Amino acid sequence: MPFIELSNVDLIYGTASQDAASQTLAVSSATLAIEHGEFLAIVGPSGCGKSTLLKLISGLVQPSRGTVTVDGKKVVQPLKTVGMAFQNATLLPWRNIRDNVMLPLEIVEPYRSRQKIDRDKHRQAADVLLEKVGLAGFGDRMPWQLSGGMQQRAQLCRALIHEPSILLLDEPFAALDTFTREELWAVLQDLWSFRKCTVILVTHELREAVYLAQTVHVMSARPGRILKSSVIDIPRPRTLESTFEPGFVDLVHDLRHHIGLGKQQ
Ligand SMILES: Nc1ncnc2c1ncn2[C@@H]1O[C@H](COP(=O)(O)OP(=O)(O)OP(=O)(O)O)[C@@H](O)[C@H]1O
Repeated sequence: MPFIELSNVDLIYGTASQDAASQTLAVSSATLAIEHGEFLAIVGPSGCGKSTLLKLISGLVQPSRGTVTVDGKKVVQPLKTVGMAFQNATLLPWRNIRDNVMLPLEIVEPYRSRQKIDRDKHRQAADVLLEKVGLAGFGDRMPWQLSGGMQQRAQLCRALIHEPSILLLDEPFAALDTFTREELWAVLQDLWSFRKCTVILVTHELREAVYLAQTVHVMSARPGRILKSSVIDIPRPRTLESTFEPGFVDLVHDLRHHIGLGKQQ
């Protein structure tokens, strides 16, 4: 049985009491099977329902039709086993980087009840992650003392500190310049091979999707359906050099072609 499964999922925003014109069918008949530890990317035109798919998997919204299951259980409320990172790092400006990373441990059980007893252990776990993303020695700095790329690295640590089984990434690098963004692809690839959680990445950057994912799913224009799923069999670890190889470029072109087809439908 897949770890995460979406079966014929529709999501309509707006309440049933509203007239049809005020409702939005964001996702239509989405069917997806995701294995434990898989890294997948979701691409598609703007507004096609990519973020909505993440909200459905995390339990932030419930399907209007069909079912979402995680680890064999139907998702009926927000899951605690999820870590999330978005386009803006949203670090708390009054906390240093280490304390920002440790924030989920103050909220999510069983860490929350043990935070006083395990304080040193939690600090150590935060420092291990910070080192992993190239921020060793920056734990005591304040967010404003770090560049945008460094803040995004810290955000990835915060998303992983409570050892979630699912990491949801919604355009996490979109606000960064190309060079910083490409550096962070390598950081994320390393983090994934270190933690082996299931990662779902929403991105507009097709090179990013092909560099990072094992499978890339293309969604159609709204209402979003899964149009095509491409297995990316480029060997790992992938490097920036891989992105210039003909096989890589062909995969990117093929994805772009299918997004174009999806827009026309
Ligand atoms: N809370 C909401 N209430 C009503 N409509 C919404 C809500 N959230 C999203 N939508 C609509 O649902 C559709 C899908 O939105 P979603 O954010 O999932 O798309 P997306 O593919 O992630 O977009 P983008 O690529 O631009 O970030 C859009 O038409 C959007 O306007």
